[in-house]
Parts: sequence; structure tokens; C-alpha cells
Amino acid sequence: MIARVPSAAALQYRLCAAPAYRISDTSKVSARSWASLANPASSSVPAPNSAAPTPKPFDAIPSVPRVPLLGSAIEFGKLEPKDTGKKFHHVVKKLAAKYGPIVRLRMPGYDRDAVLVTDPDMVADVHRNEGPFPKRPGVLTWLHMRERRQVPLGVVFENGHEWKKLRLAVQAPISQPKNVNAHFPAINTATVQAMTNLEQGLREAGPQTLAGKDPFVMEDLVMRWTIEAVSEVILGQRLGALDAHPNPLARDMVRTVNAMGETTGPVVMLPTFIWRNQLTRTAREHFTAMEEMMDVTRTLMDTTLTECARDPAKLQGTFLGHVLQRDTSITRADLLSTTVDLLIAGIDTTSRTLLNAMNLLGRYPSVQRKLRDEIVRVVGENPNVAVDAAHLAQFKYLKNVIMETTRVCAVFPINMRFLAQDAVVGGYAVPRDTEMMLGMEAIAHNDKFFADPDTFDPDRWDRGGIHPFAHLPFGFGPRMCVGRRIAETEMAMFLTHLLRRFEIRPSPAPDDVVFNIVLATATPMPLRYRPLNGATAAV
Ligand code: HEM
Repeated sequence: MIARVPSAAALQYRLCAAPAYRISDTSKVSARSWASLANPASSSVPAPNSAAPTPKPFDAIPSVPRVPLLGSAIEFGKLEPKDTGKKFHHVVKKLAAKYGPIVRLRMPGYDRDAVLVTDPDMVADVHRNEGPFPKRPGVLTWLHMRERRQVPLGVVFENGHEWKKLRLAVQAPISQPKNVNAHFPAINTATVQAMTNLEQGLREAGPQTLAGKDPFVMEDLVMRWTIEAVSEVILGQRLGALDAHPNPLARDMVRTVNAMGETTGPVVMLPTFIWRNQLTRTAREHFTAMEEMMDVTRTLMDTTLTECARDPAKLQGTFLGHVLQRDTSITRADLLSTTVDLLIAGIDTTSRTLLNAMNLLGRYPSVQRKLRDEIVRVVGENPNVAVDAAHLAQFKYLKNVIMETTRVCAVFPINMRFLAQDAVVGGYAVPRDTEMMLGMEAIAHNDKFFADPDTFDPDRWDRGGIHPFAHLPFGFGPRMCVGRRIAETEMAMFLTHLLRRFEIRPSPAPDDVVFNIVLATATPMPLRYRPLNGATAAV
């Protein structure tokens, strides 16, 4: 049966005035959280449009050539000859330019076609047909590793009822406001420590760096800060990732998250038998990194649980505590896989978005000034004043800055879904279970959907007129990012502290961005800082 779904163009394009974000009853995830500016007003499906034209057949969708084993990789390589896997976001844009906004292709290792869409109306068509248990394909190498180790797939890769069970277990502790707000003091303290580390780092790097003339490499510090914040929420304790001699487990985590990021793109472009048998160095490094991430998390979890057996109060309000106290259906193995998922999904995404935000704020001094003015108005000038939930609720421009950062510099170039039912997508009949690739980054950079798309213009989110499915940085529907509230809180907290202590000096745009699970700069993000007058002394 074809579900006739009217074009999303029929929806009202509303931004800030949108009523509470409503998702299917199967998910109790966040009501519209404070940074959710561009979420569609509702995910409910409008009444079918009986006047819709008969859909064109699936086979009429433009198709990318493919060969056995390699799928469409040869055509991908022609479009983007160098580092094709690492530049898959460019491939997506070039496919859209060559074949149009809907195209069939085959990923290496797959025996079925996927459909790539790069039009917000079609993204809406897909989400309206994702069903109450939205299904997303996994990364084949990650699935293989978990199957080999006989551990469950975890909340990111599980599907169906098993996913729902894990999702419900995760959701309350990490997305309900009262639970996230409970971690504010610890995240605040970690952020102050990160600011102290930054100032010390600038001093140690020399007067040119302290004066904001030479760049400062910030990746490691931001990543360690994110680990500190996420581990507070998940494990109920700070790891000491920001200490002068960081906890070795935190160091291992930075290393393995980076290695997983760097190796996934190239390895998934290889024929399956090559990575399965680990015939290349990158494939070997990839599997080693995944194994290590699992081992580090197991050690952390075991240590936490042993400590908490002695002092159960420690786990109060944390993800682990919540699951252990209330949910007997979650096994220890489920807990391990899902904790790995939360750490992987929560570290690189947030730290990359912050690095992007800082580079953009340096390049757009008037935006930075306007943001600092708002921060000082809401929290005050004294950098020692802690930031709390009431402050965050008052920010308006900060929300726009984060939203615009995720648009200009997305961390995920594509999102994925399987259709839950036969559907009409972009006027074509697409059968259920078809794998749909949503080219969100290509849409965000298309001047058809965003005026002057390369310009960092946070005010555009107040002007309205943006298609509600044109920018979904945290995804959409019951399967949208479960860590959104934590991510928003962390980023707001970090920028609020940073801009009260430092000026971000102008730097060039990063010249090379690669697909390392998330989009990341190939070399350190160009960033320069200068402490504001006397602001740092009292930390
Ligand atoms: C700026 C930061 C972040 C961005 C841009 C981001 C973005 C996303 C996106 C686009 C998805 C896919 C949603 C969909 O399929 O509709 C996702 C899923 C997910 N994210 Fe995030 N995320 C961020 C931070 C976090 C954090 C901090 C955590 C956890 C602490 C987290 C945990 C997850 C998990 C577990 C999923 C899978 C949810 C599921 O399949 O049910 N994310 N994220």
C-alpha cells in the first residue's frame, strides 16, 4: 500500500512560534528544548491529499552506476577522486548536483539500493513514514565488532522493540530537565577548570599566543572537557580529565574516540572482505580502536559500580543509577553497549560543534560582541558567577548562534532511516524498508533553502521563512538525539564562561574538513584567544 503523504510544503513554516514539539507517544523524549528553534511544529501526519498525482515508479528515480561488491564506489571516486571516504559529504553534494535531489545508489558491501534525498520536502516525506520505531542502518564495521564480541548493539544501532527498551532506559536520566539540571554544579565547576587550563595553556605557549596573535590548539582541551561533562551525567562522577595529570582512562578515551573517527570513513568504503579480514592497516587500527573503547568503558563502568555498591548515593540522578534502580530488563551487557554509545555519540559531536562555534565567532566579531553582550546582561560580567538553568532559559541570541553554527558547520552530513511503510517520496513510489539517506548538510548549504548560505548569520533564525525540515541538527522524531539537552547545556555553559573571560580573535576558516564519523577539521581548528582585562585572575 502506498501511503499518500502530502508535500511538506503544505506545512506551516513556523519557527519560534511553533507549539510544543510533539512526537509519537512511543517516545517521551524532550518537549521542545531551549535551542530547538527549527524543529517542525509537529511530527503528526496531516490528512492525506486525495488530489496528489499518481507517483512515478521507484525505478524512475535517477540511479548512480554500481558494480558488484563495490556498489557505487567507483562513481563516488570519480566525483571525489582523493580520499573519497573522508570526503563523503562532498560526494553527497556532487551527487545532488549531477543527479538531482533524489537519487538511487548502492553503498559498498550492501546488496540493496539506498535513496539519497537532498530536499527538505523529501526529508519530511521520509520522517512521516518512519513509523513509531524508526529504524536506522548501522555502520557495518561497528555492528560486526559487536557481534564478534557478542555484546548487544546498544541504543544507537539496535532497532525495533529492543531499541525502544534501551531508549526508554536512557531517555529519562539524560533528557528530562530536572535530571540534567541536577548536574549543573558539577558541569559548571568542570567548565571553570577548563577556562583555567585555557589561560594557563596560552601563558605556557608564550606572549604571542597570550596576546591572541598566534593560534592555540584547543582540540584536546575541549574534548577532555566534554568527557568530563558527559561522564558526570552518565557515571555520576568527574573523571579528572582536566587535571594536570589527567586520569589515564580519560586519555585513552580521547585517543580511541579520535582513532575511531579517523578510520571509520575510509574503512567503510572498502569491500567487506578486506575490512572483515583486517587486510589493511587502517582496518586493523579501526578494529583496535573499537575494542579499546569497549574496554575503557567497561573499566569505567565496573569501577563506578563497585564504588557505588559502597555508596549508592553516588549514582543518584545518573544514567547508570537510573537504569540500575528502575529497569530490571536491562542487562549488564546492554548497559555496557549503551554506555559506549552515549560516550561515543556525546564526545566528538559536542566538542566539534564548540570548536566550530569558536572559529565562527572569531571570524564574525560583531556576532561575538552581540553574544557577549547578551551573556553579560543575563549572567553578569563577573566570570566567577556560576551559570544555572535559569540563566540558560533567558538566552535568545545564544540559541541562534548554536543553531547557526550547526547549520554552517554540521557535524553529521547525513541522517539515515528505513521506511516503515510504502511511501511517496518526492513524487516517487518508494517501497517500505528502503534505506533513505537524508543529505542534511547539502540542504543546509543550498541557497535554494538558505539565503547566502555560507554566511554565519544567527539572526536568520529570527527572520523566519526557513523550511522546518531544512535543518535538523539533532535529527527528528522518536529517534532524534537523546543527548540533545545535555549537548545544549554543555555548549551554552562553555560559551557563557568562555566569552566572559576571553576574546576570540579572528582566525581563518579551516581549510580542510573530513568525514571522521562526524565532520572534523583535518588539522587543528584555527583559533586565537586573548584574556579579557583582569577577567581570569580570580578563577
Ligand atoms: C552538538 C552535539 C550533538 C549533535 C549535533 C547530535 C546529533 C545527533 C543526531 C543528528 C542524531 C541522529 C538522530 C536521528 O536519527 O533522528 C543523534 C543521535 C543520538 N545522539 Fe546525539 N548529538 C549531539 C550530542 C549528543 C550527546 C551529548 C549525547 C549523549 C550524551 C548524544 C547521544 C545520542 C544518542 C544515544 C543517539 C541515538 C539515539 C537513538 O538512536 O535513539 N548525542 N545525535
